[in-house]
This record gives sequence, C-alpha cells and structure tokens, in this order.
Amino acid sequence: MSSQLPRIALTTGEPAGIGIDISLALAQLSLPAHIVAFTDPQLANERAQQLGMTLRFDVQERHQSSPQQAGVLKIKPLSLAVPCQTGVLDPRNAHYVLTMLQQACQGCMENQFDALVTAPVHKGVINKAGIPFSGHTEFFAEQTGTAEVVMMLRSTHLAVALVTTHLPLTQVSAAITQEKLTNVIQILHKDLQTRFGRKTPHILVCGLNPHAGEGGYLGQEEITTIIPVLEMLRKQGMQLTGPVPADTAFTEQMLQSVDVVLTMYHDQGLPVLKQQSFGDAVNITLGLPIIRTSVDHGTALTLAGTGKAQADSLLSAVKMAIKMINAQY
Ligand SMILES: NC(=O)C1=CN([C@@H]2O[C@H](COP(=O)(O)OP(=O)(O)OC[C@H]3O[C@@H](n4cnc5c(N)ncnc54)[C@H](O)[C@@H]3O)[C@@H](O)[C@H]2O)C=CC1
Ligand SMILES: NCC(=O)COP(=O)(O)O
Repeated sequence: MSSQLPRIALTTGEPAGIGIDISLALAQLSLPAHIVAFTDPQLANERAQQLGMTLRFDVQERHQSSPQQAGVLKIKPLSLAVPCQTGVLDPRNAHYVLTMLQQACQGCMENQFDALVTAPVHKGVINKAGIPFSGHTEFFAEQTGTAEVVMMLRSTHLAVALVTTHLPLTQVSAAITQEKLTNVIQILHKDLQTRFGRKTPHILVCGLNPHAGEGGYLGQEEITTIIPVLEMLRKQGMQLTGPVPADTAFTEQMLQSVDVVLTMYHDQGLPVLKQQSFGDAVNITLGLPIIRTSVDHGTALTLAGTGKAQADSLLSAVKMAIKMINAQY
C-alpha cells in the first residue's frame, strides 16, 4: 500500500439514473479519503445545475492524493457517446458505462486506488445495446480473472450472502452444485476472517426448498447437495448451521450469534434485508483481489434530477470501503 490515505475510485453508473446525483451529494461532504469520480464532466455539471448544487469540479487524468474537501468533486473524465436526457435510458451510452467500470477496476488492480465504490448501473439497457451483462459482481469477477465471487449485502443489523446472483429462477437449482456451494462458503468464511475480523465465522445456511425440503418430500437439493457440503466443511472446522428453512431463518432467535445468512438465490435473502434497511445497506463483493463496495439500490430513473434521491447508501459504501482499506494497512 503506497499511501495511508484511502484512495477510492467511484463509478457514477448509469448516466440517466441517480448515480451522478448521489455522487454530487457525496461531494458536499468532507471525508477522510481521496475520492475520484469516474464520469463525464459535462454530465456532472448539467446535473449539478439541475439539482441547484454549487460544486467545484477538479477534472484531471490523475490527481494527487488528498482528503475529500466539501464542495469539490474530483473527476476522472470520460465522454458520453450521446448527451444524456435525465431519467431516459439510451443504449448508445452503454459503452460509456462499461468503460467507466473497466477503467476504475483497472485503476484498483494497478494500485492507483485502494477500493472501488460503485453507483448503480442499469443492467437492461446494457443488454439492449447488445452486450451481455448481468451485474457489476460478475463483470468485476471477469475483469480481474476471478473464478468465483460472492455477493454479500450488509446493514448494521444483518448480513446476507447469496449462492447464486443474477440468474433466472428456472436456472437456480442446476447452478447450485456441490462445487459451487463449497467455493462460495469457503470464500465467505475466509473473507469474514480476513476482512471482517471474525475468528470462526458463524454462517447460517438456508435450504433451497420450502421447509428446507421437508426431508426430501418437498425437493431433493438439500439431501443431494447442501447437507453433504455442510458436513464436509464442518469437518474442516467451519461453524455452519443448516440447511434451515428460509422462512424462519431471519427470526431474531435464529440470528443470535450468526455473522451472515447464506441464501440460495437473490430474492430469497435480499427482500428481508431491504425491508429492514433499504437505503442504508452496503453491497460488498467478496473473493475479488480488490475491495469493491456498492449501494443497495438501483438507478431509480424517476428520481434522477429531482433532488429526492438519498445518498445514504453511497455514504455507507464509502465508509465501508474506508474501513476495509484501513483493516489491511
Ligand atoms: N448496484 C447496482 O448497480 C444495482 C442496479 N440495479 C438496477 O437498477 C434498475 C432499477 O431497479 P429497481 O428494481 O427499479 O430498483 P431501484 O432501487 O432503482 O428502485 C426501487 C425503488 O426505490 C426507490 N429508490 C431507489 N434508490 C433510491 C434512493 N437512493 N433514494 C430514494 N429512493 C430510492 C425508487 O424510486 C423505487 O421506488 C435495474 O436495471 C436494476 O438492474 C438494481 C440494484 C442494484
Ligand atoms: N440486487 C443487487 C444488485 O443487483 C447489484 O448487483 P451488482 O451490480 O452489484 O452486481
């Protein structure tokens, strides 16, 4: 690590959405980190005017590291393909978004930055542009040459990790193989130890089927896949409870002494966390060679340019990144 001041690459995401709005809001704060927003300076300027925000833009290819000053946004300039109409998606700007993600990720890999914090992108419009894209999580895994990563969302009350991420429900069962589940639990266990200081992390593992399969009468995946993996990993000293029925996994009693709940698919775990803490939680990609945190919300197109978008989750993502960077100094 070349600097004790955390250096953060901030991607501002889909230009028509609230990513740039919340990045501008973040720049109103003094923060103990060097933060550089990857964005189109003209977009930043236009959106700031629309929002009635007064900010100074410090546009440079490479900035000297310095703590973020309230009222100044450091910008690494990129160019939109076509001007952005606030709230209106345009597939012609999909390459701009992916270039932003790619350059910021590369900056982290080359040690120009200590962490990557992302504002939301719109997965649909990137696909509409003819580019297969399922999410930042999968994109950064590919960019960094990482075979397996784990999505974990964390609020002050709860942490939820996913075995499968952005996958149609019809493909979930087949994707949960013994190998996949083993890799996911190993990454979760290791990163909770190394990045979050848990000596023996306690992972509560949900079943896939109702009632965790009801002894095989409501599905076989617990018997064929989940139970054998948990038994094998317990022998290696991991603290794993489950598979438990997902419908009662999130009761207060079940969560006592649990560090993270591992759910089998996106909508098994995230609605619970978002019901409790939407707008305040942080999305963390585990298993990457770089630190990556993100907001817990999407592009909220109808709020772009209105001043109604909350920047709390972005601030939490930045604070989490700073904490994770400082833990590795
Ligand atoms: N990290 C990322 O890049 C993420 C991207 N998305 C993408 O966002 C797009 C829209 O997704 P939706 O399901 O509509 O979710 P969404 O999070 O954009 O919107 C859901 C609801 O929450 C509100 N909301 C969202 N963020 C808010 C904020 N910061 N302050 C106040 N209210 C807020 C919206 O107005 C809407 O009512 C999709 O293309 C999806 O893929 C979704 C989640 C994360
Ligand atoms: N629901 C979380 C989400 O969609 C964010 O995914 P990613 O773009 O961070 O991979």
